[in-house]
Amino acid sequence: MSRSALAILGAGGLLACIPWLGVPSFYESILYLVFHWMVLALSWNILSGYSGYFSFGHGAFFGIGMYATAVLAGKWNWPFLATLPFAALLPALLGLLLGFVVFRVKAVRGELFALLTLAVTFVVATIILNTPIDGGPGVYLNAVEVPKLGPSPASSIYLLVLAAAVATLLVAYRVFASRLGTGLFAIHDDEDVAEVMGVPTFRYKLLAFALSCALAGVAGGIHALFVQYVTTGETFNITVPLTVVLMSVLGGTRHWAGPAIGATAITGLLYFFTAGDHAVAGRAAVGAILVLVILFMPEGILGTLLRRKPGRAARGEALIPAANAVPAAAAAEPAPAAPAPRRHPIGAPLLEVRGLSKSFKGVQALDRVNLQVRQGEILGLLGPNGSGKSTLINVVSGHYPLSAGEILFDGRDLTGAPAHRMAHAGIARTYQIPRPFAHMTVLQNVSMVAMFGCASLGRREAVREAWKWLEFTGLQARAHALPEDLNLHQRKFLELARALAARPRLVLLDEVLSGLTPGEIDEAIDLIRRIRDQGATIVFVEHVMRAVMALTDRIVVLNHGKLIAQGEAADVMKDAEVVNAYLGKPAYA
Ligand SMILES: Nc1ncnc2c1ncn2[C@@H]1O[C@H](COP(=O)(O)OP(=O)(O)OP(=O)(O)O)[C@@H](O)[C@H]1O
Repeated sequence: MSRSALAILGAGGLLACIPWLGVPSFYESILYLVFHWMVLALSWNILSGYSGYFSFGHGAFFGIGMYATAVLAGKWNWPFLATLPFAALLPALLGLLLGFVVFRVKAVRGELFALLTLAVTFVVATIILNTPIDGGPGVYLNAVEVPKLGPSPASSIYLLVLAAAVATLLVAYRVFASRLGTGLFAIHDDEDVAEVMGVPTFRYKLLAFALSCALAGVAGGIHALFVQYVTTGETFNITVPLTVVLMSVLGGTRHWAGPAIGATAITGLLYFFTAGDHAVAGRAAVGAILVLVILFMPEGILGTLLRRKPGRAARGEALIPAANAVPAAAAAEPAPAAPAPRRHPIGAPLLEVRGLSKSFKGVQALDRVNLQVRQGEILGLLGPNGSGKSTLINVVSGHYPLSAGEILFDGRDLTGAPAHRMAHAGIARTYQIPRPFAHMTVLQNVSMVAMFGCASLGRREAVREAWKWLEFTGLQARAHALPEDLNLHQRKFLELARALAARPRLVLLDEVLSGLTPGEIDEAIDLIRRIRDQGATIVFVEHVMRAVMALTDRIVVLNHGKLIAQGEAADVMKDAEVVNAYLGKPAYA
């Protein structure tokens, strides 16, 4: 068991002793509120903080949990503890249903998702209010027997919420430190790229949403017992979503413990500033403090503290915890094979596209392209601007769905497969304009691809693999930098390192040389040659002719989305149609 999990359990054990220490029950009530908000904020953060899908519907899921317990225990006389599984299950099912529809639609990201989840809260409230679930007068729970966990009913409810807080902290930590957490953080930074790098984004978002809703429902179930009287007006108002967002942002959404710190701080502040005779002034003071903290600590309290701390956490390394353990081991590992005098024989077709078409609202970017890429070859993909080269890479890597045609990879039909399946099958790519995950370090960017790509490595192994490719691309000194601190050359090489760390069978390189200086181009040509010499199959989109001539085995030329020529470079360059459409004058004749 990890140190964090032990610390959570240890703290939970100590706090569980409070009811037997003779502390006035008033303090138990305050602690109840701290842990109640902790469960809500932590559960919200699992989807919204980690993946960036800000939900304003947490009140709905919390409220469904509340009403599940209120109806089952208050109206139907079920024992309280028997209601809790339903308080978790019902909101989780609603979350799954909602996610199943919404997470498929690209347009519903960002603020639209927030508004949609807020709307769900009002729909749920209206249904509950106008059906026998509530019907108007609210539901009483004063006859419900409180399970005897502590010396008094109040202390038993305190112990219940403490158990829920400990469980939620453990879940938040486990998700954070798992593949699921890494995938969610990648979704947060760039969902489309995450999918192309092998993250099953739809499944991960659904899982995170269901977990988040279930935990909110448990908090609702316990809260119904605490308040003893449940009404729709008190339950489904904007307070819950606003408070949990504020708590999580204040504590720090990019760390599993951030929302717990935010919940403790805000509940504590509200109590100390509003308990006396000047409640209104106190609330204003709390508001002012929150505004100041958020202005000066945009990463939240925990995010700011960790960044100030030298070492691993400061570099955000907590996202991939094993990372720091590895440099020494990686240094001991041999770098990928040095340039060998080529070559692996060119083999059978690895990729075959048949009749591939892609249109964008009237623009025919690809028009019935037929193409084969053979095992071990470098295929140059050429053509004038706008001829469809990047679109071909985008379609073959699953970044865009195709409009018509077939994609066969190593004999498997991948037509219409989601991008993460393309990645698992062994297709990796770079982006013409680098698209690194902005909040991950260079090392994390590369190791997450080793985890999710074709290699599908475990966390430690993935970090070792990442060091290997950082060394290969000369980026090891920048391993702990954020992508924004790299120059274009380094960002392009980061794209390469990422693609290679997937251990792909086919690498699609989209203009890796564009924007580089002549010296950097020479370096990149050498690098690609070394990749080829290891037996990789490469499709290489490039305008830099000396690189095309130096590296490619065959070339294919596109024009207006159509394949107009293919063959050995020297022959194709003399083709009249290619000269006319692309070169303007014969080249390399
Ligand atoms: N997402 C998109 N939406 C609409 N049109 C697009 C989109 N992506 C590409 N296109 C259009 O498809 C055609 C092919 O574009 P593509 O980027 O594939 O060309 P390219 O050969 O890679 O060009 P370049 O060498 O300039 O990168 C262009 O007309 C382009 O405007």
